[in-house]
Amino acid sequence: MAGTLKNFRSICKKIICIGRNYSEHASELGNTVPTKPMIFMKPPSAFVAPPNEIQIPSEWDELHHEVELGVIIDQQCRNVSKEQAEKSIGGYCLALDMTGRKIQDQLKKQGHPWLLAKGFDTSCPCGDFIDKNQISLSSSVNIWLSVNGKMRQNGHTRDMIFSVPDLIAYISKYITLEHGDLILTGTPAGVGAVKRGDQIEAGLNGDNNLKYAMKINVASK
Ligand SMILES: O=C([O-])CC(=O)C(=O)O
Ligand SMILES: [Mg+2]
Repeated sequence: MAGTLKNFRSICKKIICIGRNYSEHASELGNTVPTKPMIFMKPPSAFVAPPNEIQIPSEWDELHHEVELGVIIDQQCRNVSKEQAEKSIGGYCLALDMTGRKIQDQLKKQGHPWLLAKGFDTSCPCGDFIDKNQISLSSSVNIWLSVNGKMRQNGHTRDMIFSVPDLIAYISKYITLEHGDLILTGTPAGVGAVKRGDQIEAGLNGDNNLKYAMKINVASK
């Protein structure tokens, strides 16, 4: 089964995202720090991978970048303990949660779902599959993102409020996680705007000399 996870983008049925999982990021947007994981979704049609580009929907002028650690599920899990949750992980990826922040702010005020702000086509750029053996959950992964060569985000997964096993155990109480599903684990501080024509570079550094980086452009039109 594990081999097919290399193609997680084509087998993924759901992308489940965690919001406000780093307290510095919750504070920078004026949100309170959650006492339970806050979850929302993107449709799999949101995937994009370089050399394809991020497309800003035509009536918007910018997007916000959010760099995140993606967790890819191998074994189906439902109502699992934290220990079982660890066994259900098949791998990881570098993921971006591209966000129409102005739309999200309007939707929040209206008490409406965030789907448009978070789930438009190309809102989920992802890097390649990283095998689970390359990242140990007891270590911290550095995730970073730069725009046009300037560092914007540089965080560490040790600062997550809810750990990866906590998140899987929580989600699986309500939603069955299946082979190929992707969890975006939330973004560290430093989110900001990108415009048409900007160049994003993002990366992930782990123990065992794991270094992964990807470049993806925002389309100029
Ligand atoms: O800031 C938001 O929109 C919530 C979110 O996705 C995150 O914290 O990663
Ligand atoms: Mg996010």
